[in-house]
Amino acid sequence: MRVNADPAEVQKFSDLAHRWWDPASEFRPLHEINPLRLDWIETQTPLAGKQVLDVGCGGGLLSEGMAARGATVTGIDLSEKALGVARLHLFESGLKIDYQHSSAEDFAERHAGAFDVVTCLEMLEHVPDPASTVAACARLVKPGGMVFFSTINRNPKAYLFAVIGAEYVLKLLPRGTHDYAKFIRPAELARYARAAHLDSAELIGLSYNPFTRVYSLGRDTDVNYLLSTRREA
Ligand SMILES: C[S@@+](CC[C@H](N)C(=O)[O-])C[C@H]1O[C@@H](n2cnc3c(N)ncnc32)[C@H](O)[C@@H]1O
Repeated sequence: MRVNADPAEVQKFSDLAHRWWDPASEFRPLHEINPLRLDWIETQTPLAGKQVLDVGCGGGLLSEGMAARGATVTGIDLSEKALGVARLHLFESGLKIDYQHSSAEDFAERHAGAFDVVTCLEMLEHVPDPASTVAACARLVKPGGMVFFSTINRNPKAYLFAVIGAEYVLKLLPRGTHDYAKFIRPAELARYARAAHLDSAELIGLSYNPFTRVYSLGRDTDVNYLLSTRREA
């Protein structure tokens, strides 16, 4: 089967993987948004006791956060290095997470309908065919279960903030982290979801204030945003 992945994108994360858990590293934005997105997910569905799949889990920030809240978590990614870092970090945290090297599409072949909740955060803008990833996430979740996505909007403001601002001015991320052409408008993501039998539940923006250096959730979906969806029962 054709793998829906861009090897150069996966390599970018492998090259930085050893710094994943350093909150002052290139992964600082993920560290800072993690509590916000975890709290938001739990406004939609409690995590304790749930079988959760984290697609594009990287070094395991979100996976560990969900496991700490009582979920049984499986994390998949195509970066062996990131998975290695994620597995090593379990010795530090004492949490139990099943990390596996797989694309969402391959995993869906073997685990269709196996999860109460699927998360796919900050990953869709790194794959060649995001609609295929969305469809795989929909296959992986149980009927009535929730799938969470987050990505970056595609418009001039998003280019200014997410590429020029974050990579060149504030240097929050390494240059080349994001490719504007791969950004996804909320309406496009909702369309991919609908085609995969996922009903959109809540769309929420994630904004960074460069003066206070604080991230917050709110109505502004112009740059970063999250979408919760529910699989048709
Ligand atoms: C920005 S990181 C996000 C990590 C995590 N989801 C989070 O939000 O904390 C993107 C991750 O997606 C992974 N990735 C990229 N393309 C992938 C693919 N086709 N299948 C699985 N993982 C992929 C990368 O290796 C990287 O770990």
